[in-house]
Amino acid sequence: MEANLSKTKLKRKASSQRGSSRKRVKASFTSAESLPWKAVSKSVGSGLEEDDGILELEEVDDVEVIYENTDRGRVVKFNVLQTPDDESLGSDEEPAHDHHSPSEAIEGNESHSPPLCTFDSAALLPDWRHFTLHPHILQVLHSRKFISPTPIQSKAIPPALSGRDVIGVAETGSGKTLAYGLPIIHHILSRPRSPTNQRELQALILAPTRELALQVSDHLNAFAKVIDGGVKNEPEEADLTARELLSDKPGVSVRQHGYHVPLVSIAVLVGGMSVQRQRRVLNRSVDVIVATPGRLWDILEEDEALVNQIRRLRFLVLDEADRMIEAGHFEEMDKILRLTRRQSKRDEIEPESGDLSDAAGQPTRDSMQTFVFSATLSKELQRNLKKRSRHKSRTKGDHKPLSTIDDLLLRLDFRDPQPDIIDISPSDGAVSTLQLSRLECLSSDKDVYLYYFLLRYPGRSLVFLSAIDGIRRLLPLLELLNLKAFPLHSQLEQRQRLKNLDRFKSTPKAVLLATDIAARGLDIPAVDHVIHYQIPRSADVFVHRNGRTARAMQKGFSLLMCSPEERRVARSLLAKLGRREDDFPAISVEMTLLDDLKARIQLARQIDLQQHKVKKQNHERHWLKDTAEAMDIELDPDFMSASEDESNPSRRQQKRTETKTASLKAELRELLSKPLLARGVSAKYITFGSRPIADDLVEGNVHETMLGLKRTDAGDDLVAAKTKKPKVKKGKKEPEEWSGVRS
Ligand SMILES: Nc1ncnc2c1ncn2[C@@H]1O[C@H](COP(=O)(O)OP(=O)(O)OP(=O)(O)O)[C@@H](O)[C@H]1O
Repeated sequence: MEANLSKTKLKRKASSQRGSSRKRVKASFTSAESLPWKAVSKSVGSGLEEDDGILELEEVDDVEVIYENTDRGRVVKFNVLQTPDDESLGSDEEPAHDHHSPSEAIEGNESHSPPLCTFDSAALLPDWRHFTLHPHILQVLHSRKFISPTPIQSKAIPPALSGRDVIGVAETGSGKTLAYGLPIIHHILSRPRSPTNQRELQALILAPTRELALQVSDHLNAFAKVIDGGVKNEPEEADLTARELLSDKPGVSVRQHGYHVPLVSIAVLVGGMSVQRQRRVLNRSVDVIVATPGRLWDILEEDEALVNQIRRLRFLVLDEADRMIEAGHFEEMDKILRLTRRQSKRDEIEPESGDLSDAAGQPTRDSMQTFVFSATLSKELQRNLKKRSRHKSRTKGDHKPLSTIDDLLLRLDFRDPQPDIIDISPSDGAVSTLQLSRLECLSSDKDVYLYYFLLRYPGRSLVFLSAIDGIRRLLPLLELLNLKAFPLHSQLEQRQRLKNLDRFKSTPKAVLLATDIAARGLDIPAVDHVIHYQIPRSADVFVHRNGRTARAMQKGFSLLMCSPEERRVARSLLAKLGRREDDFPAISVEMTLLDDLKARIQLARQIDLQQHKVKKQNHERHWLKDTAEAMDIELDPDFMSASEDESNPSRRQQKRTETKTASLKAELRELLSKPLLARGVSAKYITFGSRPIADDLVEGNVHETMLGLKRTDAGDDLVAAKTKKPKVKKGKKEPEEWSGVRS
């Protein structure tokens, strides 16, 4: 504690030295302990008067902290500088040192240095020490307990730091964001800062969906802010996080608590947020833009200055590159990528209009690094990308309209003749900590089986459906059945989408009903189960959907629900993944419970139908009234009172519907309050307290919603798959494979 406090003090004093770079070095030390510390009295009112574990407080002034790269790795040195008193003794000599860290020395100028710290990376983060990352990054890694780099980070960071282009393919949840993000942050922290303090755009990160873009910026923002000490300033708009940008009064709460000017300023440009606000953020200048192509192009069309900045980018990143096409961003992507290409006589793709040089006649930067990352990028495409970067001669096909991700990526202008391709993705796309499984049932029974699964294995479950209609149908059913369910699809407003994601993230036993908008990149902590309510339309989508669970070496479970009609598609999916049916063991189901569950589902459906009717009737009445008001027409008072009149047939009908709904709800409540009893369990045991239920209840062994069944993980209830189907003689009908739930 003592040392910590002392070092914080040292840090503050050291950073305050930045303005006095003309002081001379009086003495150098290799350990903070050897510095001339002075005891400080604990001032009254500081809250430190009582001896609550703090023995002594010390401080040291006029110390400069220097990092040096040596054979032994990065070492820290402490220079004690001349004090004003010393200086009064007279000396006009040049200082012995600048205030440059080794990384600054590389750039040869003053950098955006964060507050200097005594962070000992060799001791605290031995696995990161070979990366020569900026000390501030190491400090954040340590504070986040990212003790070791993930395999993709180990492989991608060194070439990225050394200026290479990188194509990184690694399984979902393996830390790809920081694999490309840390080299970018390192570069920005280490580069010279403009004398006017104006930031110059360094990196553009393109992501296919709004949620992913917001998440990437959140991830990187953790490394962009001063984490300890430092001067507090008014908030910079460019540093507001995505969520603050969305709030009604952005920044207000932040201002109240004081704020740090960010070391790296990151702006998010995505649809569904105010364009004006995003433009204002850009006007204040930023280091990094994270954007979806659609919104970025909208802004670029009216912002020549930004166009010029994009032409001089230092880093271009395509995250989840292969998804851009699916997300319908093809055209915008192509236009944006054109801006990042070099202008040269040999350049095979002409700009759509005009000259590629900017207003100042500055050419496109040749030093741009390109990073392309995804969990799924075919081997063939990787080979082609490499070939293409070597042979940039004009080919006939280049002017054809783009149609596939391959076309698009092949038009990237890698500056590196040999981009480093790092593919450490498992060949079948499966993450080692992920348990795959399947459940075969009739389409009409999927709701019951899903409900069974959610009750039997409570946890955070992400259910993928292929259409929004399915979500709209299932959501009220699950809500009526008292499950915490949230929807996520493209027809929800952006604000609502983020709110639902946040709710799902913060509720341990919740269900997110999502379309494939949520399949890629979303990093939701601790998703226990991914359920494919319908077969995904491609092997890649399957891999990415599954990637929402089993992240960062955590366990995860994936259930593929398959109806007879989907079987053919399922087979081809397995073939594409190079998997066999045995890799997908069936999940065993306690059949005796299904009838009870079906009764609940049917009641919930009836209630939903009735509620829908009431809503529709109300809507019609209000519509007529609102339309009449809007058109300044007076409705016949008799008509109005008739619609409220209890004897009016339509009003009576509505009353009947409401009464029926109330009674169905009461019935459902009654059903939901009854315990579900597994086979061989008698209800009397529960009330009479005899074995096995009572004892088990006491021991907490009985599943909370299904008595007689112990709580298990879904992965414990798998049965090996049937590998061979019985042969069926010609002319004979194939035996029924799915009998479904009895109605
Ligand atoms: N070195 C590390 N040590 C521990 N956790 C890490 C490390 N690097 C990243 N993480 C965490 O791992 C999780 C997954 O990271 P990230 O979202 O970057 O994965 P991804 O490979 O981009 O996944 P996807 O392909 O699904 O987009 C995040 O919560 C991140 O904070």
